[in-house]
Amino acid sequence: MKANSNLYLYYGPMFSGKSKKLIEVYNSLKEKKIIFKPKIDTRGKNFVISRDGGKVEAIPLKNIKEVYKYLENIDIEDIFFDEMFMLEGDINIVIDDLLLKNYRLHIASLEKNYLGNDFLEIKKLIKKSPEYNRHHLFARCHICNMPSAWTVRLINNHLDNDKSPEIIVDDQEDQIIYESRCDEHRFTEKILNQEVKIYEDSEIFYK
Ligand SMILES: Nc1ncnc2c1ncn2[C@@H]1O[C@H](COP(=O)(O)OP(=O)(O)O)[C@@H](O)[C@H]1O
Ligand SMILES: Cc1cn([C@H]2C[C@H](O)[C@@H](COP(=O)(O)O)O2)c(=O)[nH]c1=O
Repeated sequence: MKANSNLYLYYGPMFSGKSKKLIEVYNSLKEKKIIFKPKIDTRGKNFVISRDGGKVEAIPLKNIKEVYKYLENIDIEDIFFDEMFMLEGDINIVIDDLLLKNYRLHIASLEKNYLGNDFLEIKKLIKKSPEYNRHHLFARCHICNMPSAWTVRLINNHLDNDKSPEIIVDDQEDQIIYESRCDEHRFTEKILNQEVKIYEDSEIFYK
């Protein structure tokens, strides 16, 4: 498979700065751009938001196929997608088609779920982007502050390893929270009364 240099990816665990990067690139372009987010992602309503405070208004989609109606009769060069893994439909078929039509695509997504399993459509996508367009981002482990590549889901402060629904949006339900974890702590239960760390930047990313 030949990599397509019009495909840019920002992927990694939660808190790693994927939305932050997407917003930065979106804001760096003046025109002919459009940005989408999944309708199911109720966090931030109709905005793509980053925990560093950045936000930009986006069009909500349920199924990736809906993208076509927003591209009719409008001169667009750059298409942005946040939280790609949450979109319904044949992600790779639509992305291949958009690339054939010569759009530049900028995609932010988790690559692994809360159990550490790959989102298969995203894994396929990553392989299609050339190495120099692939930004594998890392967060800081919520336990030890070291670079972290995993995300865990905690329900009532216990690790969720019960195969509960793959998608549960992080929209402030108190009993469900997500944390980023390093290799050493990915199976460690939540440490209660831990001193709260302030994370100012997630600029840890490797190609
Ligand atoms: N555990 C953490 N590791 C790294 N950054 C964090 C963490 N917790 C909060 N942050 C903050 O979140 C920002 C990235 O947030 P965001 O763009 O929403 O990431 P993502 O879209 O990958 O979840 C960082 O720049 C930093 O300010
Ligand atoms: C790991 C994991 C996460 N989610 C949800 C939780 C959040 O709403 C988003 C990820 O947001 P972010 O911009 O990367 O911080 O996805 C999920 O539904 N299932 C999972 O396994």
